[in-house]
Amino acid sequence: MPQKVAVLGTGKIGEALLSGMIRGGWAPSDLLVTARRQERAAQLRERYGVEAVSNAEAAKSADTLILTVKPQDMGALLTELAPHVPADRLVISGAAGIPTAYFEERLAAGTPVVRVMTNTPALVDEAMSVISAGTHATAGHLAHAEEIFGTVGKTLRVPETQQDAATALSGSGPAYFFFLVEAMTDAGILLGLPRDKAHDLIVQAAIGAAVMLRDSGEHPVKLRENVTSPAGTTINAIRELENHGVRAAMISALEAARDRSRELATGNG
Ligand SMILES: NC(=O)C1=CN([C@@H]2O[C@H](COP(=O)(O)OP(=O)(O)OC[C@H]3O[C@@H](n4cnc5c(N)ncnc54)[C@H](O)[C@@H]3O)[C@@H](O)[C@H]2O)C=CC1
Ligand SMILES: O=C(O)[C@@H]1CCC=N1
Repeated sequence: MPQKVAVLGTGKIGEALLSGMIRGGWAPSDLLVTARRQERAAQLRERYGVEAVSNAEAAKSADTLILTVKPQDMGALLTELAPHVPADRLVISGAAGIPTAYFEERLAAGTPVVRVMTNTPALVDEAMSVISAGTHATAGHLAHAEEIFGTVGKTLRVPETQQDAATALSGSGPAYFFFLVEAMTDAGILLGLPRDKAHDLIVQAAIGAAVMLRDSGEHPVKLRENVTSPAGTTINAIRELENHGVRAAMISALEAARDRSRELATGNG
């Protein structure tokens, strides 16, 4: 019999995963969703042909529960779920910060828990989903999580001690690139380009650079040096980036994101 998978708290990440699983060949009849609002449940039913049920029903009838609520909502969800989750269910958390121990303490003894930090490129099947096992999760549970998250992009296993760092780099990572594109588009406006053209130029530069980073086999320093001609334009821009401490700012920014992930560990916000 096929495994039934339920997505609990189907917001942006939950829906991205749900749609990826269906694109990846999961039958909607093997999937369940839960949502806080009735209108949202109806929307998900209509869009994906999946059944929307209560959290308690999902816990009873699905083999795998994927919890995609905000970290601050996880405590309340677990209080609601705990009496209904048999210890043979696989519980996958998609929440930032919250350790597997948090779930293990609140669910039946021995419940396998897997922690996953994905990112929004799941919407275009280019996610990176970083996966760690809790105390009772087996190789089979990790493989099942990889099968699910593999429908929306790449997966990487790390020890749970690296999850807060992975959240800072990868979970939040797309936002930094969007922020850079926004800033570079503004620069284009300053230089007199129409916004739509500036946008297209920067987005294509980003795509080209991303494909080179992935496929060329070259170190990023070498790729940057190849663009940087003696007495040319690029080195003048690089000097300004260094003068403004952009490298140090990136390091501090990611450290702040890592620290926030650690703070979220309590689920109290
Ligand atoms: N947005 C992002 O880029 C990423 C988010 N995450 C994590 O994914 C999780 C979800 O984030 P988003 O999808 O952005 O948030 P979201 O707010 O879009 O989705 C969360 C959903 O959970 C629902 N919900 C809350 N409590 C519920 C309950 N008791 N029963 C049923 N539904 C309930 C909310 O109504 C909402 O629709 C968070 O824990 C976040 O840390 C992970 C990676 C990236
Ligand atoms: O900002 C956040 O807390 C979530 C987790 C990673 C990306 N977005």
